[in-house]
Amino acid sequence: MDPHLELHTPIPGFLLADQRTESSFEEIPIIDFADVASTDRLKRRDLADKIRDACVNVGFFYVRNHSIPDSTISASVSAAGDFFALPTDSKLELDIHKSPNFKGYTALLGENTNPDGHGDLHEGFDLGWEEEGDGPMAGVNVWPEEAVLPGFRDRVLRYYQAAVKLGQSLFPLFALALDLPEDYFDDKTTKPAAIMRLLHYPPQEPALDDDGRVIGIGAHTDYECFTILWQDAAGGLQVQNADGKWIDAVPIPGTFVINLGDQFARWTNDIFKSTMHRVTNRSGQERYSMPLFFGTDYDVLLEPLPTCISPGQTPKYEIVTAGEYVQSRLAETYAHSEGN
Ligand SMILES: O=C(O)CCC(=O)C(=O)O
Ligand SMILES: [Fe+2]
Repeated sequence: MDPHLELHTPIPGFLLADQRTESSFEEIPIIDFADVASTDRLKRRDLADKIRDACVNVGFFYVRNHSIPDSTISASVSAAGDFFALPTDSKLELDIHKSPNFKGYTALLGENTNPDGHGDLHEGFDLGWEEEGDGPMAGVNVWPEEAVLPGFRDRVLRYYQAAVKLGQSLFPLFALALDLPEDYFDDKTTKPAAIMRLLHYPPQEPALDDDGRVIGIGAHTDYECFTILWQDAAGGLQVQNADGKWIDAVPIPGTFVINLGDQFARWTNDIFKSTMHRVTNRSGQERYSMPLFFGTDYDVLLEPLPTCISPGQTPKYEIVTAGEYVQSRLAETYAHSEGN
């Protein structure tokens, strides 16, 4: 067998950690996904190596040649535009605070992602997998009346389903990148938590200062395993490198931005980076984005993966389930505005 294809020995925590360079990134890598479904294992291995490099050193990468048609994306973006153009009262009928499971509308300044901030200058609409159940985050979505926004639900759900499929195709690559069997995450992602947001950032004019008190979305890390983000051409997303410098994640047409979240950082004992990021919309135009936060099944324990910890090494984080972790982070995020 080609040694390149072999899995590493069972204690490769050191090996994975060795992949890290001490240099701080200045650029976000672009990875071509043309080979994502290739039957040639060498090609997938090559793709996984690039992903590993991005995950260990940056925590962010762009995906080019993904499989989601432009028409599916633009239909969802225009649905988002239609929704945010509704009168505030109609949007507030779907207020996220009325929802037991964090679904629906968040008004401008209704969130404060960075506790040091003074509210986020974006409004949002949250949805998730439409399935009945009794898990901690189960429940149906809330939607505007079909007569008010014809086709909204269909357009948004079509994009959501396509993005979930892209997310599912990533887990085998993350497994390879972590020196685990490709199917390692299969039984941990049978009902993956996948929360999507439509986001609208009005332009900040005049440009607010750089102290980050009121910006589009305050500096934060994401909660889940990874995020698949579509952003429009307005720009304004920035990613913090290890020296504390903010690097622009400039919009690149035809790509998605993928970034790792805290579940993966916990699961890999910080070998995969959950990188701080923020948005300030100084473009003078409306900005729209659609992040989809991809987690594992809610009952999965976030204990260090076998290749990410050496015998005797203490995990950096308290071990909780993925569901408990995400729910506590969501509760913190919305607590400040509850009852408003
Ligand atoms: O709008 C963006 O580009 C990023 C949004 C984001 O970071 C988030 O919702 O967690
Ligand atoms: Fe984020």
